[in-house]
Order: sequence, then C-alpha cells, then structure tokens
Amino acid sequence: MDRTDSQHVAQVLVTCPPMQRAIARYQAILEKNRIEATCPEMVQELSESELIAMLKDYDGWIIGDDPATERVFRAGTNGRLRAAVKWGVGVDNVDFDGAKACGLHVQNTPGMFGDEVADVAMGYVIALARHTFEINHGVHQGQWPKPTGLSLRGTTAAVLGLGDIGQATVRRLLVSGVKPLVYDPNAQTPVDLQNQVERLEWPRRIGEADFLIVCCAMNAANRGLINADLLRQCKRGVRIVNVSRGPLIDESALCDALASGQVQSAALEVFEREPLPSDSPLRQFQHCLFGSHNASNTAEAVDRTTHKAVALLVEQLKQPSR
Ligand SMILES: NC(=O)C1=CN([C@@H]2O[C@H](COP(=O)(O)OP(=O)(O)OC[C@H]3O[C@@H](n4cnc5c(N)ncnc54)[C@H](O)[C@@H]3O)[C@@H](O)[C@H]2O)C=CC1
Ligand SMILES: O=C(O)C(=O)COP(=O)(O)O
Repeated sequence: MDRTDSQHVAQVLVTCPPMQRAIARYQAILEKNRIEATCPEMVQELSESELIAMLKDYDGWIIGDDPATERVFRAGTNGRLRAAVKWGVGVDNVDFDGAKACGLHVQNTPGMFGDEVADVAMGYVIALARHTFEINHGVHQGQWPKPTGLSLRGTTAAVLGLGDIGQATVRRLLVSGVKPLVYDPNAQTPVDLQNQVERLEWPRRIGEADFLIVCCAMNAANRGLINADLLRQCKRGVRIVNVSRGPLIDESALCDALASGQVQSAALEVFEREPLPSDSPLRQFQHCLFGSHNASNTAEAVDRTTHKAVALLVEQLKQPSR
C-alpha cells in the first residue's frame, strides 16, 4: 500500500488491545480495503484527553474500553473521523447519543463471547465451591491444605442477566445440577431453557441463592446494583461471581460483606477500576479470586470478533462522507 497516498488510504486508530494483538493476521484484508491501522501502545484504555488529541487525524476508530464520550467523538469529527466500531459486546463506555450528535453511527459486535465468558464463570463457580485457588496457593507455599468444599448438585444460583453470556452460563449450571433463578427484565427465555429456569423480578428470593452470578450489561440504571442493602438480603455465606462489568458491584460494600462473612468468597473478573489498583482494599481478602478482564480472550473469540469489527468498519468507511 502506498502510505503517501493519503487521499485513498483510510487511517484507522485501534485502541483495543485484543485486536491490536490480532492485527497482523488482518493486514491483507485491511490493505485490500485501503485501510492503514495504527495501534498505540496501551495497557487497558486511553484517557479522554489522549483520544481527543489523537482522533482528529483518523478516518475510523476501533474502540476498546476507552471513554468514548461526546467530547472525544466531537474532536474526531471536527477532523476526519467518519467511522467507529466498538470491538466487543459491552457498550457502557460509549455515549451513543453523543456519537449521533456528531453524525456517527457506532456499532458493536454483539453475541461474540457467550461460551468463552460462561466457561470462565463456571470455572469460578467451581473454584469458589471447591476452594481450588486456596489449595493451589497453599501447595505452592509448601503446604498440603484440605478445605472441605460444597457439592454443586442441589445448590441454587441467582443469575443476573439472561443475554448471550447468561444463557451459556445457565446451561453449564444445569449440567452440574445447580438450580438457576434468573433475573432479566428484557431477555426472552430460549426454548431449550424453558421449564428449567425460574424467571423472577429482581431481587425476589435472592436469599435462596448459594451463588450470585453477575452477567448483565451495565448501564446508568444498574451501577452499584449489588450494594450493601442487596448483600444483606443474600443468604449468609453466599459466593459471588462477576464476569460482566466491575461497577455493577459496590466494591466497598463487598469488602465489608467479605470481612463479616456475609459473603463467603468472590471471584471477580472485572473491577470498578482496571487494572485493579495496587492499594485496592479487595486485595486483603485471600478468599477473593481475581481475573484480569480476560474472559473473552481466546484465539478463536478474538479472531471472530476482529473479523466482525473489520467488516463493520469497511462497510462504514464505504458510506458517503457526512
Ligand atoms: N469479562 C469479559 O471479558 C466480558 C464481559 N462482557 C460484559 O458482559 C455483558 C453481557 O454480555 P452478553 O450477555 O453478551 O450481552 P447481551 O446483550 O447478550 O445481554 C445482556 C443482558 O443484560 C440484561 N440486563 C441489563 N440490565 C439488567 C439488569 N439490571 N438486571 C438484569 N439483567 C439486565 C439485558 O436485558 C440483556 O439481556 C456485556 O454487556 C459486557 O459488559 C462481555 C464480554 C466479555
Ligand atoms: O466485549 C466486551 O464487553 C468485553 O468485555 C471484552 O472486550 P474487552 O476486553 O473489554 O475489550
């Protein structure tokens, strides 16, 4: 590709680390569509001011977990920006109204990670029930721990969210003999799960659950939904798994509940702030299992999603300029 032919080569900023890592495999399709991708060095996301400084020089943006605010879109569209795709499912970081006000129609890639994230959720359920991570830690330290576990069969799990990930998680729970109580005001129950799950209005009968599994989308209305009041309504010794978004749980309330034993243990894949700050109070709890917002990261899922994101980007760039 002639990089000097800027009239015909669309410049695209990729601020999504998983896609950055996969980009080499997409060089041919990008070149065929006369797209040149730039991948700035980053850990999890860029700041609003960094994006404002950069975006005006790009025709397209593949958004990761960055603050995709109206100010950022405005800075971009005051320059050349005319296409924007959110790599992945969660769109809690995207101001769609703000984008629309700037003439941008942002698209995401829904339905990409159901099985992958549900595998991690189920792995966490088993790890919390059987103390897998404490045993691993102890053996690494030269000990031979024998904590008594909880048999999954016959237990109950409250599943918050019955979207792609929630459905895949429920299927795994059923195989293990766990009874799902499902909370989702919008999703239809898929045919194969009808008669197998109880649909309830949040948080009815939450006190029956041995596990609380958080798999719903995050929005302005459900930030901090798992708060001190809700935790008090849970069964004493409940185990909590969060694979969707950190701010759904009030971490300070969770720390109090872990300290008092109201929550027996927690497996957190996502956090209020990512990466998890070194001084996070959560770090004092040995019975808190941490992930690194990595549940979607398999080679297959990243390829599937990158393929979709590139296809959407190419389509958007083909549209006549605003
Ligand atoms: N840990 C990770 O790497 C990943 C995390 N995610 C997160 O998981 C979320 C869910 O993903 P999918 O299931 O694929 O999305 P989805 O769009 O298929 O389903 C989300 C569901 O959440 C429900 N929901 C929203 N607010 C709710 C509430 N207050 N109570 C109960 N249900 C509620 C919606 O009705 C919808 O059915 C994403 O929005 C994203 O934030 C997604 C992919 C990977
Ligand atoms: O798709 C999502 O919402 C995810 O959380 C996974 O993607 P991410 O690693 O957050 O860019």
